[in-house]
Amino acid sequence: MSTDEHGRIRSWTLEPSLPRYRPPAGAVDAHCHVFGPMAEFPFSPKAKYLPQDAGPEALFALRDRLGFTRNVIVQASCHGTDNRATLDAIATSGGMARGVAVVDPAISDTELDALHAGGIRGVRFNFLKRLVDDAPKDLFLEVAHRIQRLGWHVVVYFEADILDEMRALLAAIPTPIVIDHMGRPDVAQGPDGADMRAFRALLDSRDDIWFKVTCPDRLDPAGPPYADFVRSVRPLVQAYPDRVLWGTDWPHPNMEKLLPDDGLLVDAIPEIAPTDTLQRKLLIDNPMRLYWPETF
Ligand SMILES: O=C(O)/C=C(\CC(=O)C(=O)O)C(=O)O
Repeated sequence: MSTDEHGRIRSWTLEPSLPRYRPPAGAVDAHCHVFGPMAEFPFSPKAKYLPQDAGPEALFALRDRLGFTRNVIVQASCHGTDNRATLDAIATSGGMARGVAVVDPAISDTELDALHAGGIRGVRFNFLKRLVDDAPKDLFLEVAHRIQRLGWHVVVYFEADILDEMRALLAAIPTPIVIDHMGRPDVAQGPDGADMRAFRALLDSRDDIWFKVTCPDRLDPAGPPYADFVRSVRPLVQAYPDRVLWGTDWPHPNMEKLLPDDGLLVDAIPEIAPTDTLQRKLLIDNPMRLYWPETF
């Protein structure tokens, strides 16, 4: 546990190991965040955690250390609907980062256009009660309709126990959908367990639902080498190779008790995507199609 004298938590390791696995040139870390810096970009009064600063400089240093080229920066709940920290990080990336915003449903079209100009390509709907006070499905659906004209997608974060409740909304969203951390299945159940079967049924319900094979650290309490995560997730990568994304989840919000080693997270990639072709899809082709479509 690392908490400073102001009660601000650090959830990332300062010295991640150098991964043994080297990603292919051009690889994208498609799920990461920035925190602050707080003096410039204060946290939301509704934030459920108060992290130490984890700004773009540290994020891009990690990117280089791990052998990645690009980042997709997802607005974290501690910044609420104020996307300035995310936009600032994208602006300092030299074109090597894009982002996913969290917006107030009352946002104007002009503000949405400004987010697009700043590199945002999606909105995130967060359904975790420990992170947000409310998640109004009807208003979210309106937002989903309004972002369609921009070519964006919707990123959805929920846990496996509410997947059934989510089905109607997910079926109604008119844009592509990306599910964070596979909807947090219990990977100890294995690849044929109830959670994975339910998630596959969701993926089979639409061919434009993408998913992130992220957060072995959150989903597999046994820790590295994340054996349950690997045996449960590898068949999913093999079955849906064209709509799967990978990311570090740095700076690992709320993981202050068990700081993940980012080098070991990278080393799990060839375990879940065992061939060069799968790794190329996971780390380059898929995220580029979603976040840098103009390069195709
Ligand atoms: O990094 C994540 O995706 C997971 C988070 C934090 C989060 O999503 C947020 O703050 O918005 C979590 O489970 O605490």
